Amino acid sequence: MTSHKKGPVVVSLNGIGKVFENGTTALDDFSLDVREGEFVSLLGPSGCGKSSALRIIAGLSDPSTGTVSWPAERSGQEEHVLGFVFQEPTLMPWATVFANVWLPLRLKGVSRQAARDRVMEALATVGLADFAEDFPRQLSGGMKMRVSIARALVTRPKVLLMDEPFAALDEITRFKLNNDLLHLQKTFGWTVLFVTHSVFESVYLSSRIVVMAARPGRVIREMEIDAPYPREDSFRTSAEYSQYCREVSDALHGALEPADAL
Ligand SMILES: Nc1ncnc2c1ncn2[C@@H]1O[C@H](COP(=O)(O)OP(=O)(O)OP(=O)(O)O)[C@@H](O)[C@H]1O
Repeated sequence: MTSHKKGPVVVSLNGIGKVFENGTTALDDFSLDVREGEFVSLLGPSGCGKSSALRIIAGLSDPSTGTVSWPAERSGQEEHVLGFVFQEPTLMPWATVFANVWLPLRLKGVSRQAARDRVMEALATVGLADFAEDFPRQLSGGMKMRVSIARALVTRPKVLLMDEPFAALDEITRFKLNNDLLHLQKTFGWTVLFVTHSVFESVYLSSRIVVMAARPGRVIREMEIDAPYPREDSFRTSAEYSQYCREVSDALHGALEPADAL
């Protein structure tokens, strides 16, 4: 039995295949329903199609076969608003923190003045309200990633797609941002789809982990992480956490081929 409440399906992937022009099959028959409020991680070795799946959900890439549907939108309830956070913060170095976070609104034609409250709100959300007039070069790696998250938040998304957002950060910063992310998810009721290589990170954050294998990219196992939220640092040192990490690690190693271990 799971303690996590099951909401309605937000996005549904049905039989997704992705074959690139050079013949590489990035995804084969990938199906996944993500429900409102879930924190789902895609976990797998390099090349198993995690980024391809996220890009297809975001509409940045078309599937070769299969469909992506947004049931609530189809029933006319609401438009899905997506936020996308990449591994690199990809900030404009010549622009201030404020201008970087304003960008998505600016692209929609919202003036600096009209955007001001929302940009400052997004910066306050990630703890950077005092850094609005700084430039990216003046910030640490963790702060740059916070700016990148604020830029995704400024459009007030319901669904957040995150592609290894913390992979380049040191462990302490990563743990801190993991906690902040869970706190923000709870506050705003986001649905999160998160790509990671890390068993430990996926268990800490997720309500469900989708374990993938490569060549061709496919789902080999889905696991519910049935530990209650809020999760805090004490969860990291609990027996329950170690047990989940072991199970997920075993599933992942079952997915590795000899070539992945090189
Ligand atoms: N534009 C492209 N053209 C050709 N092949 C591609 C392209 N993009 C990705 N691939 C290939 O598709 C497969 C899946 O790539 P993808 O980036 O989705 O995997 P991933 O699991 O996110 O990997 P990583 O963890 O290393 O980022 C890989 O074999 C990759 O080399």
